[in-house]
Amino acid sequence: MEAAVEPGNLAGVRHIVLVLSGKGGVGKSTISTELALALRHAGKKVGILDVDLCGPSIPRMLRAQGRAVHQGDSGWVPVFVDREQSISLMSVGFLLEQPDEAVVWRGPKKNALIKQFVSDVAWGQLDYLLVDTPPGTSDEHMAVVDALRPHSPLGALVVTTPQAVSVGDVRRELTFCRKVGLRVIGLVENMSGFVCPHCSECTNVFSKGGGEELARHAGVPFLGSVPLDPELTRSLEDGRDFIQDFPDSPAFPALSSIAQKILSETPAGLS
Ligand SMILES: Nc1ncnc2c1ncn2[C@@H]1O[C@H](COP(=O)(O)OP(=O)(O)OP(=O)(O)O)[C@@H](O)[C@H]1O
Ligand code: SF4
Repeated sequence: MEAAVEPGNLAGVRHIVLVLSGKGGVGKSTISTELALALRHAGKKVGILDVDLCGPSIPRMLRAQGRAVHQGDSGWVPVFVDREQSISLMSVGFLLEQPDEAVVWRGPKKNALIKQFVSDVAWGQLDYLLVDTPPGTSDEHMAVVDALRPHSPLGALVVTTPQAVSVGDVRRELTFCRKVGLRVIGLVENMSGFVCPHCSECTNVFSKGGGEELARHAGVPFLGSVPLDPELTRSLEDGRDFIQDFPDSPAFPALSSIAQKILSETPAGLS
């Protein structure tokens, strides 16, 4: 097991939430981004650490692509994505020359970068630090968990889709959490049904409800189902604030309710 880093720059962080998924493309970065926005609208200060070295997409989703991070006196200074400076972001994407480039470093170099990300970013005071991890359960996940473990309370949010439940990816993710002693704050089922924009009828493109049943079976809280929502896709592509701009869209109530449940599962914020 790798040596843990000193608390230093994480000392002012109240809660750390690792966002995990069994496989890519299930909406982990989407959920991280929307939760950050929802928590911000609930008056919280939020940081996002994007260690998805395979495809760092959060800078694009928050319209922060191309922004520069620089070294301050106490470490890397994250990018503030809003005028009020309520959301700060550190992403491996800021260090790549081309925004769509994938990091192809081998294990030890990746793990060293992750450790540096955890120890060297000057987050200041935060209610929540959301950590967007790569898909699956790899050495990189162990590096993140080992580096963050001294900074409790640390918990995991597991994102899945109805199909992933049936192929067992999410079960492996829950087993990983159990093995490394990570508290599961809850499970979210994403892309769960399509709400027709004309008649609001919900069509379950894939089977629905598996996530909830799995959560019950695994003894972890089920936080909610987020439907496939074209307005959410568009808002992410344009880097807009979905929570502020689309309160009538199908995914809004689910995302707001998940944020509320996270707030009640992790009390004692800064504000
Ligand atoms: N509920 C949803 N409704 C509509 N579009 C969605 C929804 N969730 C995610 N998407 C879209 O699906 C795509 C994949 O989402 P995202 O990048 O968040 O997945 P991911 O799990 O982080 O992938 P990876 O781990 O491979 O980076 C994105 O284009 C996003 O806009
Ligand atoms: S759900 Fe109803 S309104 Fe929507 S496309 Fe189908 S038939 Fe038309």
